[in-house]
Amino acid sequence: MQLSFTKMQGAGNDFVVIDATRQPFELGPAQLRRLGDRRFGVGCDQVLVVEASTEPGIDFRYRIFNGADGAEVEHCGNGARCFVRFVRDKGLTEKDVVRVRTVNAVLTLALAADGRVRVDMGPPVFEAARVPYVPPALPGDEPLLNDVAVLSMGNPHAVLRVVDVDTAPVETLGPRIQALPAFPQGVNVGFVQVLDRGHARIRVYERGAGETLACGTGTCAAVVAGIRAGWFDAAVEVQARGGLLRIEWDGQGSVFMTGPAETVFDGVIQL
Ligand SMILES: N[C@@H](CCC[C@H](N)C(=O)O)C(=O)O
Repeated sequence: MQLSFTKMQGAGNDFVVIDATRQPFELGPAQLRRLGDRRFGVGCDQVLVVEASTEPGIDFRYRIFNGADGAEVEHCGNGARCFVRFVRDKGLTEKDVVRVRTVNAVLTLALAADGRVRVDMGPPVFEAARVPYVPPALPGDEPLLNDVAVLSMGNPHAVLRVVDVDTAPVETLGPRIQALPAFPQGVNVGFVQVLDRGHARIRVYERGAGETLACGTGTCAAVVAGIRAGWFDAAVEVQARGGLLRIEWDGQGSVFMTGPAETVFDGVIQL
């Protein structure tokens, strides 16, 4: 089959975006992995699918698949920013603010005049069963989880504070934490370096993708964990390797994320 797509990126987290309002979406895991493959396909961290919605008050349905394993996941923050840029640029809506349904939430995405996008990422979830997370029976039973904050931003996250993200063992500790039985659906592992109460640096080893240049939900999770731990004020600028994200959280409701979203190119691939 011939598939039209758009390659996009948000802070260096890159996507293949498929308009399934104009062509049926019928790709299986092998085809999704091929799209994600940087040598044999297009190459991306995630595949994003834009579907029409008939639900009142919901403009589109937003589906996300990890590029390395083809698995469908619940949330992608950088992808959410690219989503609204895509539906505007392709003429699928004239709205500056769209509401989209993911597999487990409704998100509000707002395009700003400067081209950046502000996303209402929804509230964080700390209840272990809803992450899902099975904590060690006794503190210290699993040394890898000492000093790790666990929460959900719609998808599961583990957050560690490090002295310097450049020397943090992201490539070795990330996959080890990710594979722990404590995370029955896997986990995204964030390494955050606190610079001051309003600034941080981050690297994230993502579930189903490995280390990416930025992870929107991972950055939100790190800031939420840091606010709860007393490291940060309510608004934090976080430098990822691929770009800068601003995260705001008042300690109770939704987390808000602002950052860039850009189109790289349009293409067609034979699958
Ligand atoms: N890059 C994303 C997160 C994508 C999903 C994640 N790998 C998972 O499996 O939960 C972001 O910007 O949030």
